[in-house]
Amino acid sequence: MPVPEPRLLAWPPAASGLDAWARLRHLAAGALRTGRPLAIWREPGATTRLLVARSLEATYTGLPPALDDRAPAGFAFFPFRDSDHNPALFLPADVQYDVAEPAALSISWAARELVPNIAAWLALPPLPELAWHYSTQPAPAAATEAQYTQLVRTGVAAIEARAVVKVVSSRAARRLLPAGFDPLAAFQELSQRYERAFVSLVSVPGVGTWLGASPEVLAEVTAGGLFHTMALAGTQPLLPDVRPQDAIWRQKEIEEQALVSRYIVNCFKQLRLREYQETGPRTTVAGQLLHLRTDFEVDLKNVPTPASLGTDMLRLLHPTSAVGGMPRVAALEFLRQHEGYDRAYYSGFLGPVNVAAPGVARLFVNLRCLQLRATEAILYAGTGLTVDSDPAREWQETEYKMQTIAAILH
Ligand SMILES: C=C(O[C@@H]1C=C(C(=O)O)C=C[C@H]1O)C(=O)O
Repeated sequence: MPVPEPRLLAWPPAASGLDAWARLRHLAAGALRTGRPLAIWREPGATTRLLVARSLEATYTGLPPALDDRAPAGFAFFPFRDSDHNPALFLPADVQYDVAEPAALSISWAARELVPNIAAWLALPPLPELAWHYSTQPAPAAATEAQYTQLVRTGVAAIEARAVVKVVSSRAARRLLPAGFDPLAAFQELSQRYERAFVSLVSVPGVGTWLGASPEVLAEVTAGGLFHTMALAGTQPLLPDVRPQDAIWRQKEIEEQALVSRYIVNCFKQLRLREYQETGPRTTVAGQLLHLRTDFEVDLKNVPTPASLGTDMLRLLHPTSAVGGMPRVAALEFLRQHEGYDRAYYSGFLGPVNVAAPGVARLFVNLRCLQLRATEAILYAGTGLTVDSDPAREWQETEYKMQTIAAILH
């Protein structure tokens, strides 16, 4: 059955003096005040969009999203591990707004009964403060350098004992929020600082508010009928006098990244897919860091089941060995036993599905992110371990990674 067209809702006269960003703020305020989930994001090379879900209940899916042109339109917000504490969410695209087209809002058929309600919040005077949703879970334990060193040593020992080939250990850190911190202004600053990142701000009642600038595509289906994913791993700081293409990589990083590529190729093999294009590894810039990256592209015209490839790949890929490890099950079990905190939505994935157009999806790994609490931010970062890992370097690498997002806490 065809999905009925969304309807357009004009802004009330009270909003006529608001510019495109003030309208976005006004919409966010209304969604937050009425207890609704929202997502604001800026894809690389695109404009900022906002989506509001009609209700919290409508966002609980329990499943990874389907990536095909007939699947519902919305924003996926998926945890590292699906659990009662960190449920898999999909925010249906009930109210949509694009700062590049500030004249109108688009309201989905499923939310048509809300139109009078939405029209009423739009007519209210703009609020100075936004009431962001906070998680009801306790804040995660923040590892000290000594504790993280121990985790890295345990990881290296597990690799030496051949329990795992690679494992990506991570940690959380807590920072007090600066006075007057404004997540929407921080979102705008991130968008300006990191043009090539996927910048996002997601707020869901009970689940919390997450802000991030991710460099890593998990699964993408383009308007031109291509499936794309990438193997991103290996990290070094971007130095002022070195061009990225001149960066030198140690064997440790080359191997670490090759394992992620191999993991992706194995996913293709499981789907009996042989025709794909592999480009790289090449050095890529992410904020103040360099990574090694290989891109994989599949032309959906050459695939026997093009409609399900994106969905099938997504289910095989997450969590990739760039955030979990290899073999997957053993690495995840290692992390469950030793990591000592709840990653929640860090190293999960997020992004729009069928929002720009039917059949177009862009999902990113939730990295370089923070979770917002009433008075503090929780930062997250991880590092891929191999036999050659040195705890002090791995700690330093998590510091660098956290700096990408910590840069806006001023
Ligand atoms: C785990 C993170 O990053 C991942 C791990 C990397 C590495 O081990 O070098 C590099 C890029 C990401 O795939 C993170 O940013 O927290």
